[in-house]
Amino acid sequence: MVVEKKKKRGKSEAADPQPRGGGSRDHLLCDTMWRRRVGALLLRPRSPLPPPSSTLRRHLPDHQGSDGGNSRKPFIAFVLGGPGSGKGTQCARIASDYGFAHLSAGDLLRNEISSGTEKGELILDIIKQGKIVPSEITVELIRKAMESTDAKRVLIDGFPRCEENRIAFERITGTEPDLVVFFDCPEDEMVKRLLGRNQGRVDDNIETIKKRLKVFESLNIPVIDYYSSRGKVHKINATGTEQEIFGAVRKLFSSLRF
Ligand SMILES: Nc1ncnc2c1ncn2[C@@H]1O[C@H](COP(=O)(O)OP(=O)(O)O)[C@@H](O)[C@H]1O
Ligand SMILES: Nc1ccn([C@H]2C[C@H](O)[C@@H](COP(=O)(O)OP(=O)(O)O)O2)c(=O)n1
Ligand SMILES: [Mg+2]
Repeated sequence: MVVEKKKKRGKSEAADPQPRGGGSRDHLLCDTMWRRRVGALLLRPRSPLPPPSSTLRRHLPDHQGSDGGNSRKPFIAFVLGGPGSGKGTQCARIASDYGFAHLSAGDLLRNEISSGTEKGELILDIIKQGKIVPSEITVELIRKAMESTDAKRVLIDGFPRCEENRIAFERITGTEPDLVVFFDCPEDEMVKRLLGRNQGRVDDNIETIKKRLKVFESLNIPVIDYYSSRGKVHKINATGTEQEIFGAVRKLFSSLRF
């Protein structure tokens, strides 16, 4: 299924995950520019990737294992949608009804902020500006979270946010999602929900919300288009009550063979 692009989105912009242009489009930058700006932190020599641990080996594609199938990779669903589209709300319900582990990229990043490290300060600064955290940081957090769960079904909520996220995930974990769920919601509804979220988040203010919506259009839609072209995207209309939306979610998840 190919995801229809909204009329107002220019074709060339959607196809260009790394928009070119001057400083006025600074809010659209993905992690490449940030890596330059925070070089001291990110350019520390990285140790070569270790061989996959036995847990991570479960995530390698087509790995059958030698223990009667127990080491097979889990079923992975990426859950995407604009800010405020209801990803977190629906993921909580899916996790509880279908036995998925719920890994929220945003929550993992916010936990890192709470730890008060230098990396946490960098993440906070980026999130306040509505931008995307460098992929090395986010993928590493997700990889660790995946390693520490034994769940056979995993929801990865709010990731990948841009092509660099996607490519880094595939490179580091050696796997791809089995399914991509896209919660499709009009912007005015997302803004209304975010302004009413009331969770004390530093990015739930109108200035940051506007930037996040632009980042979503420019950097996240190309990821959805990529997975659409590979037949992995299931689009769900994210308007209506939580219960109505979960009705559509249930239809999808009940039809899956894990
Ligand atoms: N269908 C819905 N109708 C109205 N409000 C909703 C709906 N789904 C979620 N919300 C509320 O909207 C806000 C954003 O939802 P959330 O699940 O955090 O979205 P996301 O994770 O995509 O940003 C929350 O306050 C949530 O309670
Ligand atoms: N893959 C990700 C996920 C989130 N982030 C950052 C940037 C996002 O605006 C914030 C908040 O993400 P989160 O998924 O919690 O936000 P929403 O649920 O869409 O409102 O975290 C990121 O940089 N990379
Ligand atoms: Mg969320």
